[in-house]
Amino acid sequence: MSKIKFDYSNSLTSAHEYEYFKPQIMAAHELLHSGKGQGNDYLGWLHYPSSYDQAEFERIKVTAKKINERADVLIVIGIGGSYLGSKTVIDALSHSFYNELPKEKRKGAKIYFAGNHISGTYLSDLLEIIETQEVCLNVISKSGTTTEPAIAFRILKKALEAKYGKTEAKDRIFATTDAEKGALRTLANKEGYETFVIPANVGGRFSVITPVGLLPIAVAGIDIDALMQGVKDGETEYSETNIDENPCYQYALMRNVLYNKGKAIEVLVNYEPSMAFLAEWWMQLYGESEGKDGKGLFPTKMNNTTDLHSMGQMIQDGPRIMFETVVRVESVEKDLVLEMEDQDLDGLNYLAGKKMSYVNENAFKGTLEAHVDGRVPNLVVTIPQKDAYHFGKLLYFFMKACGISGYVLGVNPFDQPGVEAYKKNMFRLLGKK
Ligand SMILES: O=P(O)(O)OC[C@H]1O[C@H](O)[C@H](O)[C@@H](O)[C@@H]1O
Repeated sequence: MSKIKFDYSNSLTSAHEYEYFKPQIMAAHELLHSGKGQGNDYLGWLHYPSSYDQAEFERIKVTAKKINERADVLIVIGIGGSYLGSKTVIDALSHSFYNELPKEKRKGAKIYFAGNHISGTYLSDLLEIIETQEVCLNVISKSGTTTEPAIAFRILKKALEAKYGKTEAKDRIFATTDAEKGALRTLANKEGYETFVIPANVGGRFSVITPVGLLPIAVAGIDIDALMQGVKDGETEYSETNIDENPCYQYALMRNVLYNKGKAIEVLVNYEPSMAFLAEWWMQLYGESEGKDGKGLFPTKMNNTTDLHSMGQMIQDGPRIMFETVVRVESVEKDLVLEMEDQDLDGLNYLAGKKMSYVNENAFKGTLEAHVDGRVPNLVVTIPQKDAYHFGKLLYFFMKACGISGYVLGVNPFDQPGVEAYKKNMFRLLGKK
């Protein structure tokens, strides 16, 4: 199995800046691994890959099979960390039109997401879509009290009970929540739903490698054994204390070098539409972990080459406050060759015989060169191929780098007190007692 590579040769930084941050990375490593840093009650993710409940993991696979026998559609209800990770992996590793494929070509049930906003239109449309299909629900909430998934679950549960009756509906609902606490745990116990556990010491944004992510991912027919092997190898590889040998720590280091040079924005860039949602997961991971005490890089994204035709101008010539981190896939799984045409009206004959991946690769190279010429530092994370193993490793790469980077920044990377502010106001306006 090959490794994830990190290239900072276009970071527009000097060797002494890299060297300067090495002791700080090591101090962060000590804090994280000794469990003595801030937020240390949320470090369950760190050694989760080598310590997770094997029996529960096996039950996830059995349940995924059960869901696929019973249902055409699995609706995953959750917000933030309770859906971003599974959607990221399913988008990245499935057919681009997975839900549209006929049943025999799909690896599992169609996957729809709900409860990640408060739109009555979306939920009404979803109810219409599933009317004639067999459905299961996976309701996911660590706290069990989050408004968005709670509203969606209330409505979808009622629809399921109306369709199947209370007894059968119960066998179609799967709850992923805290082992003991919270409204969802109470409800699941009362109704007799099959449940999976989000460990109390794993925060939502680090929970993709727990049943939170694994059950929906397994239902979509993705090999969760391979995924967890990648995560586990990431746990080992990214504990390397020689920073020159640890791409994960190098990424954490370069983010801090660039932040300290005055960069305010990090743009996560991809060149494959299936990788677009990775940025959404990554934005929660870094945004909630680092945006504190008036500090932190603002995480945002570019889906290329699409966004080069909208935001490209801003990156090339706008304020020099950003840097880019490109996530590159070395070998693509499917490709097409451009053919020669008699009349070269679109002027593309010079590319005859060339693959689309070749064109895309050169778009990446040309963009990187242009942006670096425009004084936008570029970091490049390369995964050899887009499969469950390497994706698992990539998830752990970003999680570990986040913990390290947050400690170097001097914040508690594992809490999110600021998220409560809007909720308080919303509840006051809604008249919640
Ligand atoms: O899983 P839940 O408890 O429903 O939480 C879902 C999400 O909402 C919260 O407001 C937090 O900011 C997130 O970190 C969390 O992932």
